[in-house]
Amino acid sequence: MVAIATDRLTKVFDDGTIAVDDVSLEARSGEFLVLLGPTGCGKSTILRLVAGLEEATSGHVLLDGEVVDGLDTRDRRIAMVFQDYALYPHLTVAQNIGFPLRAEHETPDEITARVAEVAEELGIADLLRRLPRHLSGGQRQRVAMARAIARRPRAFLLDEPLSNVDAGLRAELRADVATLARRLRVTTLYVTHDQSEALAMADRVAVLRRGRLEQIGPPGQVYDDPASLFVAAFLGTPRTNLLQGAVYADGGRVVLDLGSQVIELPSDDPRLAALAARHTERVTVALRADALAPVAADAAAGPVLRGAVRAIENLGHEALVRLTTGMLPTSVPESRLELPDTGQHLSDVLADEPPRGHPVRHTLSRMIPHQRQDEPPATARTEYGFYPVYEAERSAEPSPGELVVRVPSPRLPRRGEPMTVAVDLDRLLLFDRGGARIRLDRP
Ligand SMILES: Nc1ncnc2c1ncn2[C@@H]1O[C@H](COP(=O)(O)OP(=O)(O)OP(=O)(O)O)[C@@H](O)[C@H]1O
Repeated sequence: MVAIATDRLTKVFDDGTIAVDDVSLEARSGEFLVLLGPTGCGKSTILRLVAGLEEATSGHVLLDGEVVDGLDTRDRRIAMVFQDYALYPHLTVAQNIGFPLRAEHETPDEITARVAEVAEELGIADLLRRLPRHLSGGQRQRVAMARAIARRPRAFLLDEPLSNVDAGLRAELRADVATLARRLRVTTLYVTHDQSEALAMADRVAVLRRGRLEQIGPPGQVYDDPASLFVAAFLGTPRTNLLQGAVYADGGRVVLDLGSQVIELPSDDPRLAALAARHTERVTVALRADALAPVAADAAAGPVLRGAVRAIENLGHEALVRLTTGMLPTSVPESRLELPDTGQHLSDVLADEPPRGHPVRHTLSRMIPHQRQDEPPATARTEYGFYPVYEAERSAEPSPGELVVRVPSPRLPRRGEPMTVAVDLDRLLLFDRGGARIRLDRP
């Protein structure tokens, strides 16, 4: 299997849209790499560049370390599966799977044998005579995968292949797709805007925002150790609590001031000096729901936050409890996930004087962009780029400074009740005003 790499890959479309901006990443041989980001962040364009369906403005695509920029799509031997499967409706399953082989001029016997082999591998051998319209969504998905692997591709590119499947089946198919790719040990680039899907499937996740790579790492790492506020905000359900704060150091005491409440660091905390050096700095404090644990009002030894229960969402084994706290949500733009990411336009970069060393600025300063259009991106397929399932929640009144806490079901509080939560300081994340992570444990 091949390693797929991009080296400073950049794609600016003719209308000036910077779809991919200086992206260098690698999917190792046999790896399942998920490209994750909001709609319009450039995921599909990266796939199309890797497949050779689109020409890069600058930078390179490499297969096993070799630059393939000039290589024809067919000669790259990479299979792509798109979200609409694109099965031929008038052809049977067997004919659909065999179609790419016919184009390769294989003999009918060879085609029949390979179709049977692939169908067996995907558990669809009994469907070979059916037409696509007589298949379920999941079965169609498998046929599309079978067709993609029939040519023994060196790599798989999957573009939101599960987006047309209903939620229940999605979870099942997601496991199927990942298992299949791993069994075949095909290097796979898998595109999704669904963070839970990415975390569940990936060997590593590459998080993209506005055409740029924000972070790449194993799911546990991008979740627990986000490099930026955007990554912290984008990953995790329920959404990470993101609060406005400021650092205050007074004598030996260091506190994170959250407006109406404070988090004080213990006097023996190893991060004390590093945080004290940021006295009066404004920060975003990120606390995932699982970094907060309900405690008795007077029992906690460490720092606590207090609030009143505003809403309880019962999930069966546990509930998500929303507390009003009097604190303020962060105002840093990188934390806002509600709108589709409209991306960057070349005119924004070129108008940005004095030059700030933007990587595409130099490559592209000779191009004359058209005016930016204020229309939403043509590829935006959902009204919201993020968590479409949270629609109902978003339309509710915004509640400033709310904290979301997980509470085990047997101990559910009542609405309006006061609640105290202990803060796990090891899981508290800090970001600066630009949305970059503040790491207190490193110089
Ligand atoms: N042919 C094109 N001409 C101009 N702009 C384009 C073209 N194709 C894509 N774009 C723009 O490039 C940006 C990246 O698009 P891309 O389809 O790669 O995003 P994406 O992350 O895959 O989004 P989605 O999740 O909605 O598929 C978007 O702003 C999109 O509008």
